[in-house]
Amino acid sequence: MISVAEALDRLFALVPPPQQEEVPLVQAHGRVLLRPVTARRSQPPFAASAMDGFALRRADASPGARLRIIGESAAGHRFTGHINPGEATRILTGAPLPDGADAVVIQEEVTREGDSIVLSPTAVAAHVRPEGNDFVAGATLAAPRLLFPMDLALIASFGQASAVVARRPEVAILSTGDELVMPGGMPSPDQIFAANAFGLHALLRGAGARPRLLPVAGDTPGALRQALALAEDADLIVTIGGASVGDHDLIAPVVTGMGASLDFHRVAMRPGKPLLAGRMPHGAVLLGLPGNPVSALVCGVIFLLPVIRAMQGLPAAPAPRVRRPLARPLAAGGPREHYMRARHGPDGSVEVMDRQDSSLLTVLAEADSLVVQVAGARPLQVGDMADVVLLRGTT
Ligand SMILES: Nc1nc2c(c(=O)[nH]1)N[C@H]1C(S)=C(S)[C@@H](COP(=O)(O)OP(=O)(O)OC[C@H]3O[C@@H](n4cnc5c(N)ncnc54)[C@H](O)[C@@H]3O)O[C@H]1N2
Ligand code: MOO
Repeated sequence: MISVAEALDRLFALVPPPQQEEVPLVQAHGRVLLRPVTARRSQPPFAASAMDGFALRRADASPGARLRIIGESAAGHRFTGHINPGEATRILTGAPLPDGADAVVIQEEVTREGDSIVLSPTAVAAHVRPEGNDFVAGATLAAPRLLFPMDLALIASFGQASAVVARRPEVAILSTGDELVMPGGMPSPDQIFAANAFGLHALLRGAGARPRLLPVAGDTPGALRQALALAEDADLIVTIGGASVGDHDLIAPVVTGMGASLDFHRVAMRPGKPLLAGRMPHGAVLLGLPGNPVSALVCGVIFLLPVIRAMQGLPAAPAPRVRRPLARPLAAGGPREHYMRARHGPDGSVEVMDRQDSSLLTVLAEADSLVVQVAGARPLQVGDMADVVLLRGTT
């Protein structure tokens, strides 16, 4: 059995380089920028007023000074004349500073008298945003970069209407097992509802992929082959179940029979031991998840999400971790790296939940994190720090 870190490295090695497409900015949120974006001009493109008030020469701004108003500079409509000593213009926030002016006094600090203003004793001549204060023409936003809402505002401010991003990976999800019926369907007494694909679909969507659910395949080689044939165009095929050693666990023999090359099968982790990965003959990456619901979804967070990020050109990196104090003692680690369902308390410490069986979706849905315990770890006390993968707010 290989380690989690090695399995992840081997998966990253299967990932092909991302393909580019150009999308309008309103479609770019959550996509990975692949080509740096360049500012078409400086922002602001001129020295601009930061306040509503009066533009003047700083040398004229002595307390009680009287200045003659010779015009107005508004946002979008600059004053085209020149300000000479003893003169000022009305100026509004965002407007270009008139030639000759180098400062602004806010309107609260002047008294208007006909076509003149008189500066108050406390008037401050300032409030100018120099040309290029935010960025200068030619400034770049580097790639690769996952685009957040604030980035889109910045790219728009650069004057660019579109961005070159990674094509969304097409992911086919195949639930396998004679016991599975889709939610909403009518299970026989021996059947259960197919659950895992729905959590995985949402995880994939959140990470920028385009997932689709294939019809549930029964536990026969023919049914599996037929379902997998529907996914030949996918970049990634995720199978669920049938990965272990039981008589009906057919994924590995079926895909190798179809010409797939298996890269690994079984990982020293808990849950998730029967995980397998390889490449289908037509090029799709294959990730075979264990059927137990918690196993499938934990592998979704630990393997699938990092792979989807790498497929879009982001650096190949494991699921991010944080450090948290433990709310309860933790017994020594077993032979497999353990991803334990856990929950934050009000004091920010994490409590590993009592029931860790890999079939328990109620526990997983209550958990907000996974405490990671390496194989053979020493026991930990209350307050000791542990590695934690957050399950909420990141996907
Ligand atoms: N003798 C051994 N038995 C098992 C081993 C082992 O090493 N030796 N490993 C166990 C571990 S660990 C896991 S995890 C499971 C995984 O087995 P499979 O990947 O072959 O999964 P299935 O047998 O098909 O299903 C397991 C379990 O999960 C339910 N299931 C499957 N798919 C779904 C789905 N889409 N939605 C909801 N529930 C699903 C299925 O009904 C089973 O209850 O093997 C252990 N056995
Ligand atoms: O590894 Mo299994 O995924 O422990 O339940």
